[in-house]
Amino acid sequence: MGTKDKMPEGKPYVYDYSWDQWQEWVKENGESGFRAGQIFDWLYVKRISNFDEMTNLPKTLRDKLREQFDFVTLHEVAHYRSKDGTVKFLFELADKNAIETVVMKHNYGNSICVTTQVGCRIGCTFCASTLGGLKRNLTPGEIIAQVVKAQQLLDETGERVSSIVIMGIGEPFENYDAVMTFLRVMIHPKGLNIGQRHITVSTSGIVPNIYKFAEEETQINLAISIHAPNDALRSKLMPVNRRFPFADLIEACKFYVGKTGRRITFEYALMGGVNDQPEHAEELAQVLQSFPMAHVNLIPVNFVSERNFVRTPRNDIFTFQRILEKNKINATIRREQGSDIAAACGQLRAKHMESGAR
Ligand SMILES: C[S@@+](CC[C@H](N)C(=O)[O-])C[C@H]1O[C@@H](n2cnc3c(N)ncnc32)[C@H](O)[C@@H]1O
Ligand code: SF4
Repeated sequence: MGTKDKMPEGKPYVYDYSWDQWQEWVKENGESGFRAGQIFDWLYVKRISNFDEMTNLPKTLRDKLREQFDFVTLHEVAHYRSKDGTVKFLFELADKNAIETVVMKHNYGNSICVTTQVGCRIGCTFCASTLGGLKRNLTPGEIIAQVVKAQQLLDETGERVSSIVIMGIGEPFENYDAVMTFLRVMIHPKGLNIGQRHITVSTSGIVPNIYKFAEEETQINLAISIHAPNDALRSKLMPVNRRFPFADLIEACKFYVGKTGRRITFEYALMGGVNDQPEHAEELAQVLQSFPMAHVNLIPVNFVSERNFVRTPRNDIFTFQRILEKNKINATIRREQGSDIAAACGQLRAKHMESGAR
């Protein structure tokens, strides 16, 4: 099952398996089918953290589980709480690699931003997540554990994780199978049962997997980190554009919209004097004319000390937005959350690595 090989060592995690994989596992191990449902219930409804708590399973079955699986240990190195209620966690995995998870409070509920890889190999010039390159993919269980952990913390106050964004460290479409297993568990009625329309996966534009995702028949939202209105500028900001050129990306997006009937969110981080001029807005509006339902999310670039991009002045952000709207492109300016706790993705891990950690 394609994920064991990515484990630092030995056993898979209990969260690595989807509903279907648990059904198979109980069959292969000579157990009745309903045991799979009981295991899922302990993991995702009762959210226990060791095998002994699975009290309605026979001891022989618990021993079998213990022999073959581990629980994910997310060791909390630090957490930072922002004035607006955002909490950013720095977790250490079993192999000491560090990842970030963010829980944001909105008036409609709690949203969680998850990490999918230890680092990233895409190399976007404005992003802190890619500074040390890619160490390894996360397993599905390591992604799931971030949500379960957040939900365990929210359980204390009777709250729920109501939405998920895959916008933490890493490129989800470069760890596609693990991300799909993660998503299947999140939306499963007997799993965490999170509404599909409340989940967003964001990609820098791994074109073949945009086509693949379009065929998955889910209601999960897709966001594309576009950040430039043309091929030349995008290649400067995002080296992935040389692998999958702008025109191919736009083609893939059109296919996705045609196939799914769903709208795409285009993320556009505004970098002072780089991609934030009125002519960039006009050009972007032209490119997006063929997406009648397109939505542009304008993000004031987060400061990253290793990068020298500066923020677009407030008035220029509004001008950019007005130009898009004049061209009938729906555009919002992203509310900044947790900016006082270095919420820009990858910054905490980057600082942690500077101190000699992984
Ligand atoms: C960290 S990425 C993870 C998901 C995926 N790799 C991607 O690029 O879409 C999530 C979003 O954060 C944006 N981002 C990265 N660095 C940023 C920065 N310094 N300021 C603002 N947004 C940033 C990315 O472009 C992307 O839209
Ligand atoms: S923006 Fe996304 S794809 Fe680009 S380096 Fe950061 S995490 Fe990787």
